[in-house]
Amino acid sequence: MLKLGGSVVTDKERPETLDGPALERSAAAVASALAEGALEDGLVIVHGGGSFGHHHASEHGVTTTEGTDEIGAVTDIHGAMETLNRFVLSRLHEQDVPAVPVHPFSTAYRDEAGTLHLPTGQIDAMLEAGFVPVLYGDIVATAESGATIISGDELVTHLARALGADRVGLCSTVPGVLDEDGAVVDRITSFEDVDAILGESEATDVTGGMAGKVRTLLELEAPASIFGLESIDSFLAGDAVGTSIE
Ligand SMILES: Nc1ncnc2c1ncn2[C@@H]1O[C@H](COP(=O)(O)OP(=O)(O)OP(=O)(O)O)[C@@H](O)[C@H]1O
Ligand SMILES: C=C(C)CCOP(=O)(O)O
Repeated sequence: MLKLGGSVVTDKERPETLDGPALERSAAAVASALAEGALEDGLVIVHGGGSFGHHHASEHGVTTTEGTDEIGAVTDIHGAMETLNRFVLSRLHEQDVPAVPVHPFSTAYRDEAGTLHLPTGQIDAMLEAGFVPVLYGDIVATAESGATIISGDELVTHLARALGADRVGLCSTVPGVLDEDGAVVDRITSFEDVDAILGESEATDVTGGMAGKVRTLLELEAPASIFGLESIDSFLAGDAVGTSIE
């Protein structure tokens, strides 16, 4: 599983603005890894919302817990994420990566307890066919709340469990989780280890930023890491990179 953070693929400070060079760098790294046979068991990509999803979600006051039943909010948020997904797919196709879209708004929902339901049989079939499924943080119908945001990080955790992922990597704009001196923390085994150093995202973010990431990944059985774009080739090659969350 590879998550491309929204802060990587977009300029999170400017609404609906891609970070073209970072997106191309990410696509090239995936293409190289596929060509070198480093991903024989398959690859699932999830990308974040960046300045597409977070911008519109913030404008409409929608978060992972604050829902909406306004069709304008749903179409603005999902529409922006579909647009970003098309840009991500096109960059992957330019590198001959057989990427295919899986749209969370149409395939997932939350129940009354807020539990995410997302079938993965179609993803298994896509992987068997040699495709690279690409999902993304989105808005999903939510029992008794209209629709709420699903973060890419939550999707990664759900999919890693359902698909039995060997490894999970979250690529962001920082080289890992940083301590108070700005050094990369090698390993995190409990949230209390780093609670004090986890701040907010620098830009608009409605899904919990780095603290949300660490909390989500700690729930995983599979080995997970948070790393910067400069380490994406090493992660895809199977090397230890950035901060390991265990
Ligand atoms: N201790 C920390 N170490 C590293 N980054 C931190 C820390 N505390 C807060 N941050 C912030 O968290 C940000 C990364 O979280 P963010 O959610 O923005 O990433 P992302 O996954 O790329 O975005 P998105 O949620 O849109 O996919 C960093 O850019 C940094 O500003
Ligand atoms: C805000 C939206 C729609 C997506 C949030 O996903 P994330 O950027 O992975 O947290």
